[in-house]
Amino acid sequence: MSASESPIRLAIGGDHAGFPLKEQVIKHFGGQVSDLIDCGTHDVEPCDYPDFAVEVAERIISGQADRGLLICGSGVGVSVAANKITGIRAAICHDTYSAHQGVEHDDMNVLCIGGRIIGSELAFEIIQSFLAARYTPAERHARRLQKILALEAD
Ligand SMILES: O=C(CO)[C@H](O)[C@H](O)[C@H](O)COP(=O)(O)O
Repeated sequence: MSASESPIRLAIGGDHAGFPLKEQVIKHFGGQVSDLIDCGTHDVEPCDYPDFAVEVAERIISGQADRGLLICGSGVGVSVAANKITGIRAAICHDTYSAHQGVEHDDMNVLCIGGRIIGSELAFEIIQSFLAARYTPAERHARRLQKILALEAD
């Protein structure tokens, strides 16, 4: 099994606006990730996206999950919230290039998607790109990542 095929443990979460897409994603990828942790929400009742950003982030920081997927209406709210947590590098990606390049170059560990922005088929392709990608520890990437980590330490 190559590195790009090694299984990822994925924590997934989002608010009411992300719930419909989250359910489709779980159905589509449920059998493809070694461990899929659903951090909620579990229905379309209005709720607050920071709560789920924290839930997903905590799974990664604690080592229960390798990566996270957060879905809200636009992807903005969950990415802003998740990036407040030390050790989380989250970004909205609505294209497949950003989804794999963000991992390869920036060691992005949380993918954020707007459930009101893109359809399920594109979302599946973006998530697949994210899951298949691995950080490439080239000197320039490591140097830049160290600068990001230094920002967290300030
Ligand atoms: O999409 C978002 C903006 O980044 C938020 O995360 C929420 O999903 C959105 O604000 C929810 O909107 P609603 O009017 O409360 O349904």
